[in-house]
Amino acid sequence: MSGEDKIKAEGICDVEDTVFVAVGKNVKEGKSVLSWALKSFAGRRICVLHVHQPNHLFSSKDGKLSGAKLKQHMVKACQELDRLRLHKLLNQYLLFISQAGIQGGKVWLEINNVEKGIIHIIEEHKIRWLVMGAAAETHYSKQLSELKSSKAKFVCQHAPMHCQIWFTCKECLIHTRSMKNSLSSSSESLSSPEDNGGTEMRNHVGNGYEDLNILENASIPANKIVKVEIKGDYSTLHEAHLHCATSQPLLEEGSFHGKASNDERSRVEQALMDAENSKQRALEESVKRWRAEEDAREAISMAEASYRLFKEKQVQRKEKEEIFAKQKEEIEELKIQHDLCLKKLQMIREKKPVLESQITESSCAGKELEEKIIQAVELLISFRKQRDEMQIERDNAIKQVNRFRKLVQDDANEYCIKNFFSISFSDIIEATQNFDPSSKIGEGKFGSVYKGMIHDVKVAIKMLPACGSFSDLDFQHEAESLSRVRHPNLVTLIGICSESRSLAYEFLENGNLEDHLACRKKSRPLHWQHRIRIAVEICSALIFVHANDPCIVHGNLRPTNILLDAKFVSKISDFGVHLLISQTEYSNNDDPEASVYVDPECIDKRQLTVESDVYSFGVILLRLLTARPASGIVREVKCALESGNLGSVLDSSAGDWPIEQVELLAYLALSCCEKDPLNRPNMLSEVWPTIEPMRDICKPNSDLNTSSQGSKSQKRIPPHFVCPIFQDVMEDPHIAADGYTYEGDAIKGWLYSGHDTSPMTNLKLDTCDLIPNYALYRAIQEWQQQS
Ligand SMILES: Nc1ncnc2c1ncn2[C@@H]1O[C@H](COP(=O)(O)OP(=O)(O)OP(=O)(O)O)[C@@H](O)[C@H]1O
Repeated sequence: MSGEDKIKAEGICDVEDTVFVAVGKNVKEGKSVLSWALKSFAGRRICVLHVHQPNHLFSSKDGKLSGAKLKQHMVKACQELDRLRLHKLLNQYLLFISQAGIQGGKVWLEINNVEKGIIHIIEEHKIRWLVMGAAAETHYSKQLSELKSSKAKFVCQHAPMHCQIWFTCKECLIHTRSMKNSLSSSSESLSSPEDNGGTEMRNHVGNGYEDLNILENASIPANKIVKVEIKGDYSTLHEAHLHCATSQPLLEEGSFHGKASNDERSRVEQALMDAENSKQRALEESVKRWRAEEDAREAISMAEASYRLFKEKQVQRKEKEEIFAKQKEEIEELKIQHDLCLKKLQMIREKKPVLESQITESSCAGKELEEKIIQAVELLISFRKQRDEMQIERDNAIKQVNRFRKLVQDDANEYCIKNFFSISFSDIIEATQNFDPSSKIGEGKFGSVYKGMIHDVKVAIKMLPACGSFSDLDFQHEAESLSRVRHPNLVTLIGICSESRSLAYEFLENGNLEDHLACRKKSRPLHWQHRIRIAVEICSALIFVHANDPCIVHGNLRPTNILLDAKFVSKISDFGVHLLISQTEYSNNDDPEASVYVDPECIDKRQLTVESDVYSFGVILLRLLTARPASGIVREVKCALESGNLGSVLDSSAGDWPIEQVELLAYLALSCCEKDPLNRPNMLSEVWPTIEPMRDICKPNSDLNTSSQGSKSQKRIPPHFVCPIFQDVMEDPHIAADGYTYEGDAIKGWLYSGHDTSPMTNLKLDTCDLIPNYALYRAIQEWQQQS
């Protein structure tokens, strides 16, 4: 249905008879135009024409909306606002119309711009009469004589020719655009009283419009009721309708001519009254709506404010949530720390009673110790008297012993020099029971060895070859020189018989090393500690003879020449024997077993050197470690070391070897057995520093068959090594102000328990200071190492 049909169908007006008044948003200006139209076309149907431009303030393009829901909400709010604004605008006009009196109006809403919208409406509804403003508000003046508004100019130019338009300003007609063609036989231009077409208008009235009295001061019928209704889906805004219509069919045009009868008059009056009432209600309704609009606007602004507040709150909430999350993390951390602290506290609490009891025990022990110290000191003082007495007795006894010793020594020396060192052959015969085989203890390459007693001294008598190039005097002289070479690890030559070329040596109870390594003659295998100690002792003796002036090279060092005394202390025998026999005799003896120990270089060059003894020492060392036959021993040990399996060649009967030291000894032994003498180590500078520290691990212990422990315990402790309080050898000697040296702990305990007197003299100490006695400490250390 077209707009015109709609108008007609709704019975509002006939387009051809209706004067349309175009009003804008500016109510003041609109009222001015409307007022002119009402005045100029009083009695004619007036239709308010408002082309509405929806407000797009809140469109999504302005970027103020976000989120689908919010957008939807805001678009709705926008539309509602728009609707309310339009409503308000129209209400203002309707109020004005109702006050002024008007028959009806219709509004078309277009989303186009206003100018085009007006043209469009004129065209669509074939509007013939249109009144509109001629000036924008800025140009608004009574002197206006031409169209100022761009809107008016546009409409004036583009409006269809069948439409006559009056342009007004401040209720004055500024310009009239006459219709240029006649649409129908009845279409004539309608002139306002103010324009030139006024006559034409009157004529027009006379030609069928005589019921329209266009009077300057036309009174507004009081019984006109205006009803306002908004129809359609406003959101589309393409052609929504605001419908203003009379509550009843408009007053017939003839009602103003006074032709009606009395009944009719009364009906008209009644109708007018009804209309008046309706108008009143409409007014009230308008006021209500106005208030509602105000409320709605307020609500919208409140909604907007609320929305802004909501956004702010949202941001604040987010910030608070972040702060809260941080605080939560901090609390969690604090909680963990708190738990840890609690655990620690718990542990400390659990330990507390134990510590307390320990403290109590310690203090008790301290008190006990103090008491013991006091008792010891008291005891000491009482013993001191006894000691002093006994010391006097001891000194007297020592003096006597020394006197006797001197006497004995003098006798012995005299005897040795005169009688013993030079042994008679008869003594030799007697000692050996005339060389009885039962007295024979061994057979060397130079002769037999017998055991026997000469002047109650147990000796081993070695019989050298009787024939020789040496004279008796030379022999005696050489032997005397050898007898002066004394070392704890050399067998002492104590006498000779020049006549029989016999040498009398100190007798060693445990025979030779070879027998022990081979476990011959019921001998038991030696423990590894003994073996290492023997190696150290041999090394020591060799260094000693090599350092002798003149240097003595043994030249025949082998296990049969290493003898063991009753305490298994090893001693080298036969040193310097080659000096007592001729070179021919010495070199003639080719013992294949002995040759394994002989330096190959020495065999080649027939010359004895210090390095020859080094070589022999190397082979002996290998024998001590392995107890294997000397022949091929160097190769075997070398292979074992190379394959990392030294344990396979070690003598397991020696106990659990300390593998680290043994490996060191094996390498040392092999280096001693180097073919080139220059590659062999020096005994003093290389062998001794390696081997000597091992003496510590060879200290005798309970499982060893040795009497050395007994000897140590029996050894007299120097009295000044003993603490006067603890009565034991001091480990940390300190000198007190009384000049006495005490064990550090003992004297400290004495002083800390409140004493300020000397435990020895009982006199007051000048000071409680203690000075470490380093000299005594070193002396005690040395003494302990020797024992
Ligand atoms: N002072 C001694 N005390 C105890 N036994 C001894 C003593 N001297 C020698 N013997 C014993 O006599 C054995 C023979 O000694 P001797 O020195 O004559 O020959 P050897 O050492 O076996 O060989 P070599 O003739 O090459 O030295 C020794 O192996 C040892 O058992």
